[in-house]
Amino acid sequence: MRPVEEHAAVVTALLPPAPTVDVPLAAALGQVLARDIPAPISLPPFANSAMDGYAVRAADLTSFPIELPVSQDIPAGRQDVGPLAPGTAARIMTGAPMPADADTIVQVERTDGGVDRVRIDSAPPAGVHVRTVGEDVVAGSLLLPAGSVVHGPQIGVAAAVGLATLPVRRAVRILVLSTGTELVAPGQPLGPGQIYESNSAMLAAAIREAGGEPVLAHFVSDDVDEFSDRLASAAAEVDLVLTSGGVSAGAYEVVKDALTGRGVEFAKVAMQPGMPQGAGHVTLPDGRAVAMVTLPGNPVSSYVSFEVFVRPAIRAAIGHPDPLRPAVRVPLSVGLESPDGKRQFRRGVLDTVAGTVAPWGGPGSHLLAWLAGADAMIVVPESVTSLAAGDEVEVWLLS
Ligand SMILES: Nc1nc2c(c(=O)[nH]1)N[C@H]1C(S)=C(S)[C@@H](COP(=O)(O)OP(=O)(O)OC[C@H]3O[C@@H](n4cnc5c(N)ncnc54)[C@H](O)[C@@H]3O)O[C@H]1N2
Ligand code: MOO
Repeated sequence: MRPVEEHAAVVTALLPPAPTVDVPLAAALGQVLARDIPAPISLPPFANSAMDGYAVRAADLTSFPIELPVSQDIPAGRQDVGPLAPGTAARIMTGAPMPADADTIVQVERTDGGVDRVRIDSAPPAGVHVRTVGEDVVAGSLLLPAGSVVHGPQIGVAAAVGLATLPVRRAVRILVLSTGTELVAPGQPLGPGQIYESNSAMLAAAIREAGGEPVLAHFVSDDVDEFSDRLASAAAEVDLVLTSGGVSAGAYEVVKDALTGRGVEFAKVAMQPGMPQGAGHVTLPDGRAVAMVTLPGNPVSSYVSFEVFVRPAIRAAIGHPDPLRPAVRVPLSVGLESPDGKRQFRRGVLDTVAGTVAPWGGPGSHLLAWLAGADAMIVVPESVTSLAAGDEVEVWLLS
């Protein structure tokens, strides 16, 4: 059987680094910055008041209380602010430009709030409520480094320096194509022997969460011609085709039957679930080669295979700083058994108070509801067949 790492390397090699695109700020959410972003302006761009109150010179506050004439009124956004005349105060609002020659902001609470004249009862030291130019960001300095993942604060600071777009790695586009004559779309009536198709919706969601862009082709029956036709028509403009089902050992293995000898290598990988896998480049009838990963159809096998092979490949292609799930080592709260010679990926639930993990449901690859209730993946090495409560295991954090 093929080792897990060997198949992972084959899948990762299918996705080259994604090209750089400039996208509007909102579309950059969750993407990875492709270049260093220097600051085009300083923040704050001009010295301004941090409080509603009065701008004065500290040197004019010779005793308290003191009354000064109000020589200017400066709301935020005022563009014609003149220097502060000696022996006067300027009424000023939060975010409004400091008048030249003023060095002190007296909050309105320390005054009588006068409009023409103001009585000042006390004052903070000079500079305390003044926001200086470049205190946050200096023009020309590194604002956001390449490789940063764009969340709300990164979008916020980009907007604050006036950027309307950001250069990010384009999301990897992945066509999701499920196979199975027994499949019915959710929302439709279910006949005898039929099941609802769940892999394409689940994989599309996982692709989006990983930073990719799913393209849904829904599903096709176990018919080689139908599968080949759908593949030829739907594979345009995608970076990868991801199929589920039709790759094991029986008859009617549509993916295996359609793609054997066309560039996809099918292998048994030493893992459970997720043993039957395939990956490679398929040449379409028009001569284009398209990268393909063929996942097994059992829903938990499909999802675990995605986690182990496809998610890291997507994140590596978009330059994500953390292609792998964060992992911890914690003791099991209950023991478990594992097949010899296969790396077992068991669904688990972490107890963050006790610092332990428990297997969640059995190892069966049809137990989708148990997967939905898990928040962790327990990784049991190939050589380990039995673990007891208290034994330490590697655990991937899924949420
Ligand atoms: N004789 C053998 N039989 C099987 C072997 C084997 O080595 N020898 N391997 C088993 C393992 S392990 C797996 S995993 C599965 C993989 O089978 P396929 O990839 O060919 O998948 P299917 O047969 O098409 O489906 C398996 C299972 O999953 C359900 N399914 C499929 N697609 C979907 C979907 N889109 N949404 C929901 N459920 C789906 C399908 O109905 C089957 O129950 O093979 C074992 N057999
Ligand atoms: O490998 Mo299969 O994935 O056991 O169910």
